[in-house]
Order: sequence, then C-alpha cells, then structure tokens
Amino acid sequence: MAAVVLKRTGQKMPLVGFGLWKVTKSSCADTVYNAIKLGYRLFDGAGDYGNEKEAGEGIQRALKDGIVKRADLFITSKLWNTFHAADHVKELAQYQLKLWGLDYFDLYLIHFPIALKYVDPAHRFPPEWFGDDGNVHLQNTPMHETWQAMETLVDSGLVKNIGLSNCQGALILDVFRHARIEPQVLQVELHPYLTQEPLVALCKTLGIALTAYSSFGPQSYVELSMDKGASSLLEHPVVSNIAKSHGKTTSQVLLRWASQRGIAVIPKSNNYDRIVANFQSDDFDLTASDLKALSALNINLRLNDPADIDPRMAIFA
Ligand SMILES: NC(=O)C1=CN([C@@H]2O[C@H](COP(=O)(O)OP(=O)(O)OC[C@H]3O[C@@H](n4cnc5c(N)ncnc54)[C@H](OP(=O)(O)O)[C@@H]3O)[C@@H](O)[C@H]2O)C=CC1
Ligand SMILES: O=C1CO[C@H](CO)[C@@H](O)[C@@H]1O
Repeated sequence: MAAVVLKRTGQKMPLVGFGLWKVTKSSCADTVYNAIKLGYRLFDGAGDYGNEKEAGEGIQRALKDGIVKRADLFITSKLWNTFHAADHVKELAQYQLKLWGLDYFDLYLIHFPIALKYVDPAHRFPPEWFGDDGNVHLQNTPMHETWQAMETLVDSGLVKNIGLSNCQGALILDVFRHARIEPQVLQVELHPYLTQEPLVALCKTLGIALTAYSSFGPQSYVELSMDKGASSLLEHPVVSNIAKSHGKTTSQVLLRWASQRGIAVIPKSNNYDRIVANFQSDDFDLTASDLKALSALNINLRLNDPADIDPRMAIFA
C-alpha cells in the first residue's frame, strides 16, 4: 500500500486511511473490522468522535482473528482542547489508549491550537466545545507548553509520532522553534475549494507529512449546520469530466488529487460500497492538466472554522 515515510521515525503512514468522525457508534466495531479486511490500515480517531472504544473493539477482533498485526496498523488519535495544560496531556492519552485497548498510538495530534478549560473525563467524555453552561471557556495555555507535554508521550513510548492539526504557517514555525521533537504530521482541511498551496509548500520545506480531511468538500458539514452554501464538488462538471476520462468516480478523483501528491486522505463512510470505492482511489494517475484544473477550483472555502462556533477562537487569518 502506498505510504508516506515520516521523517523522524521512518514509519510509513498509509496514503489512504479511514476517518472515524460520525461513524455510527453502534456499527463502528463492525465497520472498522470490515475496513481492515478490505485492506485499510490507518484509522483516524479523536476523543470527541465518541467512538474510540468501539473502533478499538473492531481492531482487537481483527488482531485476534489474525487478519492483521498491530505493527501493520497506523492508529491516530488527537488531544482535545480541554486537555492542553501540560498536566492533562498524558492523562488524556492514557485514557484514550485504554478506550482503544492499545498500548501506543502511531500518531497523536494536537486537535486544534485552542486551549479550553479542563473538564475531567470522568465528568464528561466524549469532550465537547462547550462547558456545562453551554459556553466556550478559553484557557491561557501556550502551544509550546502543550507541545513539550506531547514530546514526553514519545519519550514514554505511549505514542510513536506527534503532530498538529488545524494550524497555519506562523504557528507551525513557532512550534518548530520550541520543539525538541519536531511535528511529523499536519492534518488540515484540504480539497479543491481550499487548496492551501502556501501551507502545502511550507510542510514540504519543513518535512512535515500532510493529511487532508474533508476531501469531498461541502457536503460533509451539512448536518452540523456548517455548510457554507457552495455547490457540491462531487457533482462539479470539472471533476465529473475528469472522472469520466479515467473511468473513475468523482469521489475517487477528489481523493487522488491529494494522494497523488503524497498527501494522505482519510475519507469516512458508513456505507460499505463507498468504503470500498474510497480505498480503491489510488490505483490510477491523474494527468498534470487534471491536477491543475482541479486546483484551479480553489475559492478558499473553509468549512471547518472554529470561529463559526465562537469568534474568539479565530485561528485562520
Ligand atoms: N482534524 C480535524 O479537525 C478534522 C478531522 N477530520 C477527520 O477526517 C475524516 C474525514 O473528514 P469528513 O469531514 O468526515 O469528510 P469526508 O470527506 O470523509 O466526507 C464524509 C461524507 O462524505 C460521504 N462519503 C464518503 N465517501 C463517499 C463517496 N465515495 N461518495 C460520496 N460520498 C461519500 C459520507 O457519507 P456516508 O457515510 O453516507 O458515505 C460523509 O457524509 C473524519 O472522519 C475525521 O477522521 C474531519 C474533520 C476535522
Ligand atoms: O474533527 C472534528 C471535525 O470537526 C468538528 C467541528 O470543528 C470537530 O469538533 C471535530 O473534532
């Protein structure tokens, strides 16, 4: 399976993985188990997806049935915003590892560069953006403090690689300036309506592997009322024409637009046929002019912006 090699550890991160946000809790264990049978090796979880225990059950079953070995899997999880204070980073990583039934994560990301007031997981887990009173409670924890605590997770063997999510250039450079262990991966929203070319170039310069989320663009946020009214990329004539010319689906073209450039993708689906199709998205090559035409669709449309939840959380210029 095609993979990107992480700079520090030399570990291979598969270019096509499986995203767990909104994977139905009741069927999550079966979904993960079946995805492993199909060949998926990377699973992208997070505390607030609320299904890490069930995802872990699917993994444990696959390990027990001898379908895969732990070393062949690449499991990602993320540090939620309410755990940024150095004292709470290890607490959360251990809590999440226990949910998955694992003794290490292959990758652990700071989910957002936003620190919120601590909430004890015994009080509320999965974590949320909002406190008990329905408001967002910001907290002053600098990123370099959180990053130092992330580094100690590597030292103690709880995680193999650490990285960032939803961060932009200046902040990434600032984390690098303070880092003893450099960020290995950056996970961001990336699709032809949000191509983020300067950020992609910065990651290349710094040797950070990129993971794209929301590869299909607008439709995935409708249920969160975060849809910003743009037309569907999956039905866009430019994407459809390219798909036709390769005998592929528009979803496969959108995934390949990233993976062909060495950017990992993590599509999520609750539908078996789409799970199969997404996995089979890297067995063809787009032409240079296809890639150019897809990138030309850029309108800087950002679907996942914490400032939509609370303007004080603006992290994108
Ligand atoms: N770091 C972060 O802040 C974020 C990380 N993520 C990660 O990225 C993953 C993917 O991102 P997400 O925003 O969920 O978006 P996706 O791009 O994976 O899209 C999900 C939507 O697309 C549908 N879909 C999946 N496959 C196909 C297909 N082949 N054809 C048509 N529709 C399809 C799914 O519906 P159906 O289930 O019905 O198929 C679902 O509604 C998440 O699961 C999560 O792991 C996501 C957002 C933010
Ligand atoms: O990863 C995720 C997808 O986006 C959501 C909205 O910002 C987040 O809450 C979630 O953690």
